[in-house]
Amino acid sequence: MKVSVIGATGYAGAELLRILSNHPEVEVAAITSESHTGTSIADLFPHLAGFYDKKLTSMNDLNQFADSQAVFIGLPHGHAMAIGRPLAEQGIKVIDLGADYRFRNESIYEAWYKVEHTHRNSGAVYGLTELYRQQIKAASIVGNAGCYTTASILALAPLAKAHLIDTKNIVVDAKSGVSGAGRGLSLNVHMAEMSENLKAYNVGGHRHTPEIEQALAEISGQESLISFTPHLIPMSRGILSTCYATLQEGIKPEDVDQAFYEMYGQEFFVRLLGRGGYPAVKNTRGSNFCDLGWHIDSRTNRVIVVSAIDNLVKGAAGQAVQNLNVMFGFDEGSGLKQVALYP
Ligand SMILES: NC(=O)C1=CN([C@@H]2O[C@H](COP(=O)(O)OP(=O)(O)OC[C@H]3O[C@@H](n4cnc5c(N)ncnc54)[C@H](OP(=O)(O)O)[C@@H]3O)[C@@H](O)[C@H]2O)C=CC1
Ligand SMILES: CC(=O)N[C@@H](CCC(=O)OP(=O)(O)O)C(=O)O
Repeated sequence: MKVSVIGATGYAGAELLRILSNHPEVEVAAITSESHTGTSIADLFPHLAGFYDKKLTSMNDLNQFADSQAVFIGLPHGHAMAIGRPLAEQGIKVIDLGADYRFRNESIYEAWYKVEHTHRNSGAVYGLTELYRQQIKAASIVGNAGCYTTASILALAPLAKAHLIDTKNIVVDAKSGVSGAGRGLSLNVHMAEMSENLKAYNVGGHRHTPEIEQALAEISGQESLISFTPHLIPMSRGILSTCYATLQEGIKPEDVDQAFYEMYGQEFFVRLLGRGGYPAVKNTRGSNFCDLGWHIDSRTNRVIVVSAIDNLVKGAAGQAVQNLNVMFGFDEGSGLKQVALYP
């Protein structure tokens, strides 16, 4: 089956190419870039040499996608809708790695992203595989879940679903490697700014807040309100998300354990380190795994869940391929069953 990658020169696009090089069912057709059209992808990304000798093309030539059954879009938010619509109208399945298709209510997207939504009522399905698998099977457009959001929603979903926590009083403290900010240059990610540093940003207003709230509200059937604080940490990949929630009256530690094992006991890509477990980003680096460990603080009656993923794999390109596998009926782990890079 042929697939194409729009925005192949970004970190997420290049990671898709790395993963797809190992996918037994997929051949990569077009790969696009607007600023490097005509350049060989292996010249831009030497780590892909020997696997791809393709030249980058402009995404504006829609004919080049005609023989692709699916197209991945790895563009900054606000740019996927204009190309997503004509692709979907041609019957091509779309998996957008950005935020344009993540919200059921486009007005929430517009309020948080300050961008007009030009492809309303597209029928897009939220692409967090473990929670939306049945809908993803039948989807024409998937709005792949975000990176911080994947780590945080997977951590909190079992508790929300089993009604063990107050969904209006959740705190998420998350740290990301700098590849989460994309390949573009910015002062924030300069070596001298970032080395031996750790800093919070967008406190009280990060755009992943409504995405986490949307998923938790859908899963619990109750309103969800979270305080989400992201941090930049000097590593290239990885997210560690520490999530705090207040337990409802009378909930026992065993109830919490049961909620996690019920939801993820059969999931290959969610590894349960159990009560007292300590996930670490090094154990997920380069892999599609999300590792979860939970702790009960009986003094405060809080449950604290720690979650680790690789932002570029389970948080972006890996989950996008997992969703492709679900949409096309391939083994869900096709192309994805790599052990993490350790140490
Ligand atoms: N990095 C991460 O950890 C994650 C990223 N994502 C999402 O994936 C998407 C891509 O992110 P990432 O790869 O990090 O970003 P990068 O900044 O690394 O890459 C952006 C890509 O978009 C292209 N691009 C940039 N501006 C435009 C434009 N105005 N018109 C058309 N193409 C443009 C660039 O291509 P060129 O300049 O060559 O034309 C490049 O291929 C984003 O929506 C991001 O939110 C999701 C989860 C995690
Ligand atoms: C470290 C960093 O800057 N991270 C990005 C989020 C990563 C990303 O690209 O966002 P999506 O997952 O929504 O696509 C940010 O804070 O905006």
